[in-house]
Amino acid sequence: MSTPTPTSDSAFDTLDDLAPEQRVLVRLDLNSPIEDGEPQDNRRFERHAKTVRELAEAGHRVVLLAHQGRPGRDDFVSLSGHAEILAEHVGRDVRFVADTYGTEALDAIDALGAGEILLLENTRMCDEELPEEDPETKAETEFVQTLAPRFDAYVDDAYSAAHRSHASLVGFPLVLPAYAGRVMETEYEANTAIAAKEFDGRVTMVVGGTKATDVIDVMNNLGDTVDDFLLGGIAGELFLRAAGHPVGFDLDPDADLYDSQWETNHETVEEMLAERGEQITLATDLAYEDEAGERAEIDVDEIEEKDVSFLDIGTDTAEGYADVVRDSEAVFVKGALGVFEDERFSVGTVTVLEAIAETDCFSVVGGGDTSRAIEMYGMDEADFGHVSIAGGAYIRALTGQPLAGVEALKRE
Ligand SMILES: Nc1ncnc2c1ncn2[C@@H]1O[C@H](COP(=O)(O)OP(=O)(O)O)[C@@H](O)[C@H]1O
Ligand SMILES: O=C(OP(=O)(O)O)[C@H](O)COP(=O)(O)O
Repeated sequence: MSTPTPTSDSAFDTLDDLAPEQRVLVRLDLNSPIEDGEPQDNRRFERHAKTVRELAEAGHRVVLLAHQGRPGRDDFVSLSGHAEILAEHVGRDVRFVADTYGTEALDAIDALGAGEILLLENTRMCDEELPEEDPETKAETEFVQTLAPRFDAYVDDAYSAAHRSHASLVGFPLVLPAYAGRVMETEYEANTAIAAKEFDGRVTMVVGGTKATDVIDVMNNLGDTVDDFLLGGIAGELFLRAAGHPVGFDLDPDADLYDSQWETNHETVEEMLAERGEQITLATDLAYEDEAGERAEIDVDEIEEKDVSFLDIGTDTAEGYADVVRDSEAVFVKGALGVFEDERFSVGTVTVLEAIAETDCFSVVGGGDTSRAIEMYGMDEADFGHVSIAGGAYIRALTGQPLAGVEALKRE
């Protein structure tokens, strides 16, 4: 395992460039799963806590902005619970005010002492936050114009929300000196490494999960960089279907996992297999649940009827993929190889992740769901180069699209 580290010629000004004793406005991404109205602890808290602690320990006045959910959805809640979880990770008090830029918020900001931390209310409760608009328009909003004069500096740590051109992400860098937080730096370096770094040895990309269009876009963008794409999940089955196997169909008429994705993507998938099939490795065996409720496996060549749902790659395929990983200089993961949440169907995902963990390679594991498998199956995050906390932003990075929040932050 080799760890991607921020380079000294960073694209951004960083916390190393920040003057002492500043009043800093810091954008985090604490967007979390919500259960019974309460945020659930996850990697985002732990990661951002390091940036927040560093700023507080240096004696800055630290005011935090973050969002949760989307208006109209059940996960659109106040950030009061987030402040408590964050405080545990930072090891310091995190005050909370249920206001973002009204009088209560401004009074709380003004009352803050050196080294103290305050979290403001969910930015998406402000009307001006959400519509996707250009940075100049966002910089002129009352939200940005009211808060900015209270601060000396803006720190953006929210890489995983940087694909959104929202006021708290793209407005402040135009009106305040702007710096990348530690999470922003590390995520940016790791997630652009596949395009930016030169690798002498084999570069492998493990792709799976449920979203075939994302997988196809990633494979098309990285076709000249990656030597081997190892496929699994729903996306892998659609490739097997294009190769003529009777898999990758919705068997339950109410399910919508395969057929609509097939309609949208099958011509592209067929072309990819015809034009660069040698780069693409498909499963040679698959796993399903038998009548006794046990995991059963079958060779892909022996599947004659479309009468079972496959939930994982088979053990032989998993071991073959692990061998490729062990022979790689760099491995990137996007999407799970099976329904790993059910232990019976975790073999593919876990075998490949364990191979990455034990191999001395540059590795990035991304996607909110896939990276959850690391703690679920007792693997040590430190054995991976980088475990991304970004979902949509990671995909955009892998498909070569710029991120509005990152562009706004880059040095002129
Ligand atoms: N054969 C399969 N059938 C149904 N779901 C699958 C299958 N293989 C993988 N998955 C599911 O894919 C999910 C991960 O997919 P995705 O959202 O694309 O990735 P990520 O969240 O890592 O970006 C996992 O929760 C897993 O259960
Ligand atoms: O969690 C997030 O994105 P992700 O689910 O793609 O990782 C970000 O906080 C962005 O949230 P949004 O997709 O509601 O704009």
